[in-house]
Amino acid sequence: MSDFTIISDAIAAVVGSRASGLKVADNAVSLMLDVSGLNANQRAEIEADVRNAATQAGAQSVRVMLTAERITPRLIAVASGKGGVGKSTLSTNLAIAMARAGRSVGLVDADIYGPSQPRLMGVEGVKPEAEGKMMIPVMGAGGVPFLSMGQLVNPGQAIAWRGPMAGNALSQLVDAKWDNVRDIVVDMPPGTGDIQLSMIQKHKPIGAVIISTPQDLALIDAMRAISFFDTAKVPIIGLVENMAGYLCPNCGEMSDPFGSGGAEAAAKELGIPFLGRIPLDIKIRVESDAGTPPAMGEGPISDAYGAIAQMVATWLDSPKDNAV
Ligand SMILES: Nc1ncnc2c1ncn2[C@@H]1O[C@H](COP(=O)(O)OP(=O)(O)OP(=O)(O)O)[C@@H](O)[C@H]1O
Repeated sequence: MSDFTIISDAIAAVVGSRASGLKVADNAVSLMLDVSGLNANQRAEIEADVRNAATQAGAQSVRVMLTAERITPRLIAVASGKGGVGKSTLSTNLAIAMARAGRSVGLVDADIYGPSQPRLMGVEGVKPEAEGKMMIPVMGAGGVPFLSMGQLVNPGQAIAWRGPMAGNALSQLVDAKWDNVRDIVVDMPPGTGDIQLSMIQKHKPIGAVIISTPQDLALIDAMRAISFFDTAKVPIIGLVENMAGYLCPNCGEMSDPFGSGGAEAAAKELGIPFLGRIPLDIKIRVESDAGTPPAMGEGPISDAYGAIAQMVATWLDSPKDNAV
C-alpha cells in the first residue's frame, strides 16, 4: 500500500467523510476537515484525532484546515404568559445544560423590559465587539456564546419601543456572527403582545418552551402563551413548571407554597409535553445572580435542568415538517 492510502485510510477511520483534499508529499500531510455543527471542544477533539491518526500512520507533519458551512441557527423561544416566573433563569440554565450535553448552542436575551441575562451569564458590562456590521457574541457562563438587548441599549430605553423596533433589534442579535452555533435559546419578553408577535413573525422560532409557576392564575397566563404560539404556528416543545416545591434548608421538609403538579396536569389536558419541574430553591437565585448558574454544577438542580435540556434536544433531533 502507498503512504497516501495508509494515511488516507487511517484518517477516514476516525473522521469518515469529514476529511477532504488530502495531500501527502514526503510524509508531510495536509487536508481539510469539515467541522460543521461541532462546538469548540468537539472541533479541537476531532482535529487532535486526525493528527494522531495521521502521525501513527507515518506522517511527520500534519496541516489541518478547518472548514464549516455557514448555518442559520434555529431559534428556541423561552416564553411565559407573565413576568417573574423564572423565564430568564430557565433560559440561561437550559442553554448551559444543552452545551454541557455537547450541543452547539447560544443564548439571546430578547427581554427588552428587563434584560437580566448579562448578570446571569457572568458578563455584566462586557460589550460585544463587531466585525463590520455584525456583532460578535461574547462568551458567557458555561462556554455559551451570548448576546443581549442590554448590550444594545441603555436600561429603560427600550421600554417605549413598538413591535417593529423590537423586531429589528432582535435581528441584530440573531444575525450576528454565531459561526457554527446550531441552536439559539431566546429569552423572550414576558407576555403575548405586539412586541412578542413582531419578534416571532420576523424570526420564526423552530419551537417554544413555556414556563409557568404552579398557581392557577399563572397557569391561565401560560395557557394564553401557548395559544399565542399556536396561532403564530410555532410548535410548542413543552411546558416547564418552576418553583414547584420548597425544600426547607432547616428541617429538610418539602412543602408546596405555590401548589405543585398544576403545570403537568395542564400540559396533559392540552396534549403538549411536560418537560419537567424545577424546585423553589434559594441556591438557584444566589448562584444565577453570581453568574454561575446551577446548571454548571452538580446535584439535583443541575440534573433537573439537564433532564429538561435532554427533552428539548430530543425534540430538536426528531423529524419535523418545519425543520430548517
Ligand atoms: N426555581 C427557583 N427557585 C428560586 N428562585 C428562582 C427560581 N426561578 C427563578 N428564581 C428567581 O426568581 C426571580 C425571577 O426570575 P427570572 O428573572 O428568571 O424571571 P423572569 O420570568 O425572567 O422575569 P422577567 O419577567 O422579569 O423577565 C429571580 O430573582 C430568580 O433568581
